[in-house]
Amino acid sequence: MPVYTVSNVQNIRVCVVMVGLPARGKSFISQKIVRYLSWLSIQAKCFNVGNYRRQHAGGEQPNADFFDFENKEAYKIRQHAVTMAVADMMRWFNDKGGVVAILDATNSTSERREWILKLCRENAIEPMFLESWCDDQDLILRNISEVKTTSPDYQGIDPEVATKDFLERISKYESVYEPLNEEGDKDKTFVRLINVAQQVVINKIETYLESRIVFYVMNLHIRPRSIWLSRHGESIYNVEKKIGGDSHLSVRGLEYARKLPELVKRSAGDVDLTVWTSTLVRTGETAQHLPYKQLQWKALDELDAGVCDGMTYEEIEEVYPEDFKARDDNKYEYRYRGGESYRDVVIRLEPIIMELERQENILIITHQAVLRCIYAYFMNVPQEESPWMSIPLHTLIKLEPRAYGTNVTRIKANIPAVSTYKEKGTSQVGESDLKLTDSGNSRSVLTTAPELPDR
Ligand SMILES: Nc1ncnc2c1ncn2[C@@H]1O[C@H](COP(=O)(O)OP(=O)(O)OP(=O)(O)O)[C@@H](O)[C@H]1O
Repeated sequence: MPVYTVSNVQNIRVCVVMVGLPARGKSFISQKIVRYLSWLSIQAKCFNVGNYRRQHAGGEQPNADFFDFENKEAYKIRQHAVTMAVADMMRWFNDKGGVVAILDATNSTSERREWILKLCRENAIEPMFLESWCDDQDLILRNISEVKTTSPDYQGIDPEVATKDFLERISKYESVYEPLNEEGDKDKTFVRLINVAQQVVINKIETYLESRIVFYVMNLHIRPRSIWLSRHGESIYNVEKKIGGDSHLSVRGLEYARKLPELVKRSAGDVDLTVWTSTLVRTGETAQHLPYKQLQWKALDELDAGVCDGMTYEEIEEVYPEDFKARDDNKYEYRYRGGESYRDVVIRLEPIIMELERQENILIITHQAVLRCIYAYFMNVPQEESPWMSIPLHTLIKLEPRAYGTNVTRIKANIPAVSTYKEKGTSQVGESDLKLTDSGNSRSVLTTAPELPDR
C-alpha cells in the first residue's frame, strides 16, 4: 500500500530558494529543513552550489577575488556550478519523485532569482524564497570562526587569514546584493528571517507544505543548549519481558531514579533545565527526585501495542505469528492491531520536536520507541534503521546540537538492568555483544553526527 503524506496527496513540489549573504546560516537552515522533512517522510534534498563549485566546476580553494562580480573567468565557473546544481535538482524532482528541494546558494540578485523562478514555473515546481538577513556583526564573526575557517575553501590556511579573506568575500557580494523586497517581490512566495527570527516577514504562502516549512524555520534558534534523553528506569514489566502496560519501577529502576539527579548534575552543571516525562507511572517515578520543573506530555507515551499490550514477544509470536513476522519485515510501518506504528509515533511527536527547537535545556524521560524517534530526528537516522537502534536502560544521553550536526555523549549509570532489545527474527530479548557498546562503567562516548546523507 503506498504511503501518502500531506505533500504527495496534494502532488505539490516545492523548491526552497535560499537567499542571503555568506555566513548568514543558509546551509544551517537548509540542512535542518531537509532533516525535519525527511523525518516526516517527505522526500527532501539540499543542492549546495558551493559544493558543485568545489567538486565539479573548478573553483576549489578560491580567494575573495574569485567572488568579485567583475572577475569574468570566475563568474563563468560560478555560473557553471549553479547550472549543474539546478540541472541535478530538476532530475531529482522528475526521476526520483522529489518533493522539496533546497537550492542552497546566495542567490543574491533579483536577476538570478527571476531565472530560477522561471525554471521552476516551467517545471510545475512552486518556488519559495527563504532569505536570511543579518546585520549583527558579532554573530557574523562567530559564524565565520565556527564554520567558515574550517570549510574546504580554507583547508590548510591560517584561521586569521581565512577570516579576513571571508570578510572580503562578503563585501564582494554586498556590492551586488539585492534583498527581497516587500513591494517589488510581492507576487513571489517568500519568507525573510531577520536577525535569526527576531522579525519574520511572510509573503504569499499558499500551500500547507510551505506553511509547515515557514512554521518550522520560525521556531529555530541558535543559542547553545543541550538536550538530555533517558528511558525510564527498569520497570516490573521490563523484568517480566512484557511490553506496554503502566507498571511501576523495579528495585533497580528505583535505584536509577535515585541516581539520576547526580548523573544529570555531573553532565549539566548548574544550568537550569526542564524535565519532560510521559503520562505513564514509570517515567514519573524515574523523574521523582529531580530538582527541576517538570512537565507531562501525553505525546511522550510509549508506542501503543494495541491487542499485544501486556504480552511478551514470545506470546506475540505464538498468538499472532503473522503480525510478528510483518513487524520484523517492516518495523517502521507495522501498526499493532488497535495500536500504533513507528510512523504514527513520529507524527504525534512533531509538536514535541517543534517545542524542542524553541526551547533551551530540556531533559526528556520517556520510552524506548519514543526515544528512538526523537534520537532519529537529531541524528538523522533513516527510517529503516531507527526502530532497530539500541538504547539501553539506565543510560543518560546528552545531545548537543551544532552548526551541521549533533554531538552525543552516553553516560552509563552503572546500575544493572535487563535488556529489552529484540533483534530481527527472534522473540528473545537481549543484545548481542556487538550491540552493547558500553561496558557498564560510567563513561562518556563522544560521537559526532555524520554529514547529512543524500536522501
Ligand atoms: N538565521 C541565521 N542568521 C544568522 N546566522 C545563523 C542563522 N541560522 C544559523 N546561523 C549560524 O550560521 C552558521 C552557519 O553558517 P552557514 O554555513 O549556514 O552560512 P551560509 O549562509 O550558508 O554561508 P555561505 O553562503 O558561505 O555558504 C552557524 O554558526 C549558525 O549558528
